[in-house]
Amino acid sequence: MRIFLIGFMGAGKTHWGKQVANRMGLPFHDLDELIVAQEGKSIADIFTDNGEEYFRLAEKQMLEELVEREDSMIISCGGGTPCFFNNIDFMKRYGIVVWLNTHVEVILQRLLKERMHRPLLKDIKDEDLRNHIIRKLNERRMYYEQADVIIDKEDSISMNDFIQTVLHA
Ligand SMILES: Nc1ncnc2c1ncn2[C@@H]1O[C@H](COP(=O)(O)OP(=O)(O)OP(=O)(O)O)[C@@H](O)[C@H]1O
Ligand SMILES: O=C(O)C1=C[C@@H](O)[C@@H](O)[C@H](O)C1
Ligand SMILES: [Mg+2]
Repeated sequence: MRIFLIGFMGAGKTHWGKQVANRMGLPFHDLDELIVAQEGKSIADIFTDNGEEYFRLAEKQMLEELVEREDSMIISCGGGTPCFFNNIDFMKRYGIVVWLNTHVEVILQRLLKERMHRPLLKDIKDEDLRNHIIRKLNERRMYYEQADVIIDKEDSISMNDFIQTVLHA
């Protein structure tokens, strides 16, 4: 079983992916972490040195490589993964896609604390961040909504409920 976690930056994809994989005894992969390891530099540096297009291509290739390599795993995607190329269709074809539909205010509080390594946010002022998240989320919603499973309120759901919701998809 392949489970793909998608959602906005700060939605909790990496946080949940690691824990759910551990509990279910499945291998865990984080697309952002794999790209950082492959390129030998941070996401922020990849964006600066090579540009976003390069990153999106690396992201798509890494996704395809993983799927070819393993048929049972949890993959935490980057925030933009389902929104480029045919990635969302690809993931739905090869596994269960789960959207962490985390509330904007929860995302905002998390991103205010740690957004420097997220290149798409580094130039946004604190006071503009809420509106920026709302705008970007609205642009991306059409991709996220195609998920097989939607988890609302990930900040208050238990691990068991999370896993049961995914398994009953
Ligand atoms: N359910 C949760 N409870 C408490 N803290 C959380 C929860 N989910 C995420 N966090 C914290 O919020 C921050 C952002 O979460 P995380 O890194 O998992 O987001 P992400 O969806 O992987 O974002 P990105 O798309 O930028 O990789 C982290 O510091 C993480 O520890
Ligand atoms: O939402 C996005 O487009 C991104 C989210 C992060 O996970 C990284 O993949 C990168 O910072 C881009
Ligand atoms: Mg992440």
